[in-house]
Order: sequence, then C-alpha cells, then structure tokens
Amino acid sequence: MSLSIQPVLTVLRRAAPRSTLVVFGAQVLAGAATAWGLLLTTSVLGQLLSGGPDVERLRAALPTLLLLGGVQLARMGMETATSIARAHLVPRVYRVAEEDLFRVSLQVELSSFDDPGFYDQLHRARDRGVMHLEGATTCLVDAFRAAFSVGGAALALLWLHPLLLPILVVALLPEGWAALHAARLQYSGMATTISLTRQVHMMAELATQREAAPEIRTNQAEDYVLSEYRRAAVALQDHLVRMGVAEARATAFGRLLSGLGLVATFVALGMMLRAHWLDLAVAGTAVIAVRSASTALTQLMQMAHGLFEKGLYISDYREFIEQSSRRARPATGVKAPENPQRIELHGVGFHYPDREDRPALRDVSLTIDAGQSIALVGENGSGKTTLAKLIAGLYPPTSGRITWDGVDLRDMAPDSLADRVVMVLQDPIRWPRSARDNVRLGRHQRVDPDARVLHQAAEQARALEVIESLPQGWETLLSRQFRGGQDLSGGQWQRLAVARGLYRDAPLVIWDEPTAPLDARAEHAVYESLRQMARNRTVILITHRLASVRNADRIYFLERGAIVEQGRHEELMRLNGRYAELYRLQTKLHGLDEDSA
Ligand SMILES: Nc1ncnc2c1ncn2[C@@H]1O[C@H](COP(=O)(O)OP(=O)(O)OP(=O)(O)O)[C@@H](O)[C@H]1O
Repeated sequence: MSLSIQPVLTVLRRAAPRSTLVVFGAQVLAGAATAWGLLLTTSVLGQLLSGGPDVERLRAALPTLLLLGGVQLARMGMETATSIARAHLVPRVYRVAEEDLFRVSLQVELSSFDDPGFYDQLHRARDRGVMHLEGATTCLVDAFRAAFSVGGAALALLWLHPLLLPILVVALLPEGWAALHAARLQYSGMATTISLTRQVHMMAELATQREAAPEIRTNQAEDYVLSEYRRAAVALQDHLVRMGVAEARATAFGRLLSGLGLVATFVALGMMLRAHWLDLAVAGTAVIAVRSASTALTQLMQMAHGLFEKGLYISDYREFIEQSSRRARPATGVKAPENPQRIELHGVGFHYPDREDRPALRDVSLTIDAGQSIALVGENGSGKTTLAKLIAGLYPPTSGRITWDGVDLRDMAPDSLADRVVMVLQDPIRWPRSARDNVRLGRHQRVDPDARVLHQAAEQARALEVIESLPQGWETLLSRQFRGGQDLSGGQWQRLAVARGLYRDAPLVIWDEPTAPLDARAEHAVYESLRQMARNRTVILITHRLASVRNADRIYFLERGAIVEQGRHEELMRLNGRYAELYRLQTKLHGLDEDSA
C-alpha cells in the first residue's frame, strides 16, 4: 500500500500543502472528539443509571449532556473542514498530476515517440494514472478519517479499562481479516481486469472516434469492430462477475465472523460485569465504541483496498514520469548560429528505435551553403523526411556528424536550434483552435500588433480567402468536436499550414511535400512565396513533383537511405539515371514534354 500512498502524498504536498494539513489536523481533532465523546457518554450513562428520582438524575446529567452535544458539534465542524479541504485537494491533485505528465511528454526527445513501449506507457499514464491519483486522494482522506475514528474509540476504551482494548481487538479482528481477504482477491484479479479493460477501450475508441467513422463505414468494418469489442467486453464481464461473486462470498464469511466477534465481545463484557470489574455505564459505552470502531474499520479496509487497486495505475504513472525525465532533451548547450552559413553532414547514418536492422539513412554526406535551394527526391520510404528531420536537429544521427558552421548539433541548445528552423511537414497538425491561432502558432511569441505579418503570410499561402469565407473569419474555431466549430478540407488545412510556416520565418526552411493536397492555383502561390523566401534563406524542399525542383541549386536523389545521385536538374538528366527515369515517367503521365514539365 505504501506503493500508492507515497506518490499521492508527494503530489498532495505540492498541489495543496495547506489543505493537506487541514485534513490531517481536522481528523486528529475529530479522533480526539470521538474519544472524548465516548468518555462523556460513560459519565452520562453513569448519572442516568444511578439511584434517585428521574428528575434528579436528569438534572445531574444535563451539564455533561450539553458538553457531549458541544463535542459532537465540534466533531461535525471538523468533518465539514475536512470536506472543504478535500474539495480543494482533489481538483488540484488532478491538475498538478496532469501538468507534470504533459511537461515531461513535451520535453522528451522526439525519438521517444517512435518507441512503442514509451508511447504505450504514456497513454497508460495519461488515461489511467492521473485519474487514479485523483481517486487515491479521496481514498486517502477517507482512510485518515476511518483510522482516527478507530484510534479515538481505542483510546477511550483504554482509558475506561485496560482490558477493554483486547476486547475491541477480538471484536474487530474477524471483520478486518475478511475485508483484507476481499481486497486481496480484487488485487489478484486486477492485472486481468486492466488488460481486458484496455482491449475494450481500444475498440470503444474505434467505434466512437470521428476520425475512424468514415473508414469503418466505407470498409464495412462495423461488424468487425462490434465483434472485437464484444469478445473483449464479454471476457471482462465474465471476469468481473467471477471476482464479484468471490468477493461477496468473502464478505458474507466476514459478516459471519464479525457476528461471532460481537457475541464474544458481549460474553466478555458480561463476565467483566459479573466480576464487578466494570459498571453498567462503562459496559454500555464499550458496546457503542465497539460498534462505531467496527464500522470505521470496515471503511478503513475498503479504502486500503481502493489504494491497492489504484496503486497499480499510479505506479505506471510514476514510472512514466521518472523514465521521461531521463529522456528529456538537454536544456543547455551552445547557442545555434543566428544565420548558419554552412550545414554539413559527415557520413550520417540513422535508424529509428528498435529498427537497428533497418537503417533509414546510410552514410549520407552533403554540404548546404546559406541561400541555397536544395531538393530531396526519391521514392516512398527512401529517407527524405528522416534526413530533413536530422538536419533540423529533431533526431540525433546514430552514426556520423551534422554540423552547422562547424558546430556539432549535439552540442547545441535544442531551443536555439529550433528557433532557426521552419518546418512544414507532410501531415501538419490541425490545431483545434481558431483560424488565427492556426497561423499564429508558427511563432506565437512574435510581436505583430496590427497582424500585418499574419495577413501577409495568409495571403501568400492563399489561406486568406479560406479564412475570410469562414463564419467568424479569423476567430472561427476549427474543430467540429465543439459547438460552433468548423472543419476544413485537406487542401484548406494545408494552406493554413503553409501560412503558419511563412509566418514562422527562419533562416532554414524545410518544406516537406507542402503542395500535395493543393489545387493548381494554390500550389502556384506557394511556390511563388517559396521563391521569394529563398532569396535570403536556405530552403530544403522535399517533393515527388520533380517539375518543381528543376530550379534547385542541387538535387539529391535518395534510395533506401543513401544518396545515389546528386547535381542540378540538367546534370541529372544527362546522367540518365534514376532521377531522369522518374522525371520522364512523370512527364509522360501528365502528357507534357520534358522541357515544359
Ligand atoms: N517514426 C518512424 N519509426 C520507425 N520507422 C520509421 C519512422 N518514420 C519513418 N520510418 C521508416 O524510415 C524509412 C524512411 O522513411 P521516410 O519517412 O524518411 O521516407 P520518405 O522518403 O520521406 O517517404 P515518403 O516519400 O513516403 O514520404 C521508411 O522505411 C520508414 O518506414
């Protein structure tokens, strides 16, 4: 159980130290009030059971009765303080735990996301860990409450007669044992529950996600999704039924034992009464104390059980945070040059995590001078995007070196490196934000008070006409998942991504298939802006449309991760190799002659 308490306490201390103290303090006082209340009850019973007329006895008991009422009132006050403190605690714990998770996820090296183990762990921590950390907080507060309540009753009994404590233990032991047994049963079945629940969730996501909906319908995969869901869900249902029945049996057995414990308590109290070790008032209080302690103990056991269960997920969460902190990108290093004059690759090799046998790049060496326009071409999967990502410093090479003005990228501060790069990727992010944010997020720190640069970027990318046709223009929310939101076509989204790249602006521009989903007019506009940008920037263009790279200063043709041809368009055509072959194929496909393509 300490497994789950420790991380909860750590988060509690950071999220809401004052509320944590209030809960703890209020429950210590509530426990003391329980003990005091029981002692006062003995005294009231003693006065009521003493000899004399009824009115006299009542009058004698009245001050203690009033005090008892006051103590109960104070106890209620402590409970209210605990509830209020808990209301502060729970949402804060959730927020802090989630923020920690997002912080480490945003800081890890990009390669972590290509590691399936990491990705799986991230989702487990996000989907379950945070939620269970919040649930464990509630459990912990209730466990405090129950523990101090049992403690208060035990203290009062010890005060009344030392022998009453062993009697309390005899009365509570069977129930405690039964509750623990039920908790263990749950715990032992938990691994199966988790694994089956994950399978059910996976299919549930597919059945309800907007992205998956069209393809499921066009592939007529509804039956498949439903039957796969049913397979996992029925297994989960049967498993839960088995566990529930076993737990009910254990609980019934516990109740039986608890009844026996109660009988034993009464017998022991009766014997003590007969032997005149106790008077009737103390015996009466002992019965009340045993009953309230046993209720609190059952609660304590239930909470311990809850903590056990949540502990499994919380340890996933904790492990993820620890591992990710080790994977974080270094925050220090040499500042990247403001305007890199020469980018060099020396024998660069690269493979993705767990793909040692399948290198994505092999022995790539090349030099790019400031202001040059470079094109990376080649068939699908030949390594173009990977190469561009390495040049941008997103992945470190697994062999060889990449330098900017002679400085190894590994020695540069990642932040300053990123600052010098614009990268528009093949499948750009569709920010579920306003159209304005979708462009502005290229460089959200940029000072652009009258949005002049923003408009210019949108115009150059032909995104302005898209934005102006939206119901709320720049402020239109671009997500159909929210009321009033709007979706765009693939090409319209791409225009926004291009505008975002233009708005970002940096000395090194990497353009990965920016025009694939664009219509001819938009494509023309994008190349026009690229040409303008290229005047004083270094541009790396990745494309399958070879006609658009004819003017590049140098074209690199990649095949299975290696550069197999390089030169200007005319040189490569003269070489009559792989590039020339593909170029001719394309011109034939589009019914153009080679020179006009
Ligand atoms: N995140 C990844 N994890 C593992 N392997 C990857 C990953 N991304 C790419 N690969 C593999 O690396 C190789 C090179 O991929 P890359 O995306 O660089 O090719 P590309 O030339 O840009 O292809 P395309 O023209 O289809 O965009 C491929 O074999 C691909 O399967």
